Amino acid sequence: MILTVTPNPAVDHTLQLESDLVSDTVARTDTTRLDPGGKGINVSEFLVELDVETVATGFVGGFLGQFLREELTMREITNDFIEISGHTRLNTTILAPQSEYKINQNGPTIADSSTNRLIETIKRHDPEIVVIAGSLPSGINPRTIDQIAEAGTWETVVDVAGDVLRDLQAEYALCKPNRVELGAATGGTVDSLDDAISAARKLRKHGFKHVVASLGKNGAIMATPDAVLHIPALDVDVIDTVGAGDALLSGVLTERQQGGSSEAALRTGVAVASRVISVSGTSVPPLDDLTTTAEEMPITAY
Ligand SMILES: O=P(O)(O)OC[C@@]1(O)O[C@H](CO)[C@@H](O)[C@@H]1O
Repeated sequence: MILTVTPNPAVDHTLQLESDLVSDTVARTDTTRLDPGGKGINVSEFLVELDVETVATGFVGGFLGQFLREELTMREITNDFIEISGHTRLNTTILAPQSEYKINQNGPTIADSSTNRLIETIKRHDPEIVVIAGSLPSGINPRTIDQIAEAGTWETVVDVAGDVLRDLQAEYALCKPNRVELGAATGGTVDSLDDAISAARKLRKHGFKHVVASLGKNGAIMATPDAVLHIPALDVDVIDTVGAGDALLSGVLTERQQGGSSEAALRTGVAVASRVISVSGTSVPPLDDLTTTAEEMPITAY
């Protein structure tokens, strides 16, 4: 079973506008949606659609926390959150014809006692893989992530900010930075595929057995103990990119869980991400009949 930890969950509010935002002018819309969000929670939602057993946990509080729990339960996503006294945040995405805006709140502060309860909750579910994903709210730091990784025999996968990746010290099965995070984690900028490949190799040496990096229009790479695999992005109509990285990770984990090769994992990841960017917000599209053949998705090994 794959357990996801979202230290800083969110309710995602997505608003679609018919014209671009103009300052000092009221924008109006009827097209809005509210979804449970936060990177680990999205991974659990995609895993359920991919028929993989998962439990979502993390810290929630207040009326948005209540909404998040109820909505996940309604969507049949098994969840076991730690209730905190602060409030779960509301993150906003504005989709205008020419632009995509994303505003994320910082979120509540987490007490040490809640962190201890989180570790107890993870142990109780006895997962094979623990995925820790998203920003760290105040009270949670890289040492907390290391503590979770070292608290059991599970494999730990992280999708956290570049500076957090840099400070982690435990052993990790996989990390999933994006292009910017890859640069921040390795102390440089990543402008080209070559930069991304050497940064991913560096990160492997830092204690991440596999590195899966989403590179936007340049597709994705996966650094393994044997090679760095690159796959170009699929040609799809993009509605918005929110959740694309979570989708990539879900596809990769699904294939790994089923014993697939690294090539198959990367192909499934890119196929799931391509589906997700063609729907609005963090809604979950059907994930059957994914395009994953070698002809349609060529891989180059470096
Ligand atoms: O502020 P964080 O934790 O870095 O990211 C949170 C978030 O932007 O990530 C998800 C998309 O990946 C959204 O569901 C959510 O709003």
